[in-house]
Amino acid sequence: MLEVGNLACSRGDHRLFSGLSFSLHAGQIMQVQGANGSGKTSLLRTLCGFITPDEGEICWNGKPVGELGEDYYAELQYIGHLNAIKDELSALENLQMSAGLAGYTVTEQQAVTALRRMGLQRREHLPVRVLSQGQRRRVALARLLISDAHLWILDEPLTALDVGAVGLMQELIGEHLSKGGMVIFTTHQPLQVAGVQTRELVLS
Ligand SMILES: Nc1ncnc2c1ncn2[C@@H]1O[C@H](COP(=O)(O)OP(=O)(O)OP(=O)(O)O)[C@@H](O)[C@H]1O
Repeated sequence: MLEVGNLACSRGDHRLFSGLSFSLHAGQIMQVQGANGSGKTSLLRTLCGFITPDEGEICWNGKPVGELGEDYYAELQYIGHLNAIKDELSALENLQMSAGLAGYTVTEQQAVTALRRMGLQRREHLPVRVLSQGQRRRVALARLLISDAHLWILDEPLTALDVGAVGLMQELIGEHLSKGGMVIFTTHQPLQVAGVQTRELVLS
């Protein structure tokens, strides 16, 4: 379970939010909403440990994430609004590199299977610089399929995706939740997982 208590965050000299508290249980999904610049990305990055909050506490299964360190990072998979992929590497190499950086290994077969699930068959070995924007986003999102992380933190996951890929993402999120996973996401596009009530957190 993720528990956030009395969280406050500033960027520069501007306070983005304060007194933010919520919890997220297995099988739950939450959308962070708000206008451009309201702090959605900053909140997601704070939950990932990339930004130190001004105040408040983030706990994972009852323990402060600062104490858990790597044990917490192994539980989360972050997909930022940038793809964080290397242009000169192939889709397959990018996936293997992501796994390596996260501290686990993925076999070629597992990576190929993930890329194919994302609709990238026959694109596995091409340098990603030649892929379309939507295909590059699919490569980034394929990281979700090779990860054992319980908590998915997704910043604008649907950017550049076509209707089919949006449907696929909704399906993948539904599968993740049904296995006891959790998802926190932002999007300016509709994202509705069948049979699941999406909780809302609005930043103003
Ligand atoms: N490193 C930084 N230094 C100063 N200000 C920053 C920094 N990073 C972000 N900001 C500011 O913090 C505010 C919140 O940014 P953030 O990216 O979290 O917003 P957002 O809600 O995700 O916006 P959008 O919907 O446009 O993606 C913005 O005004 C932004 O300019």
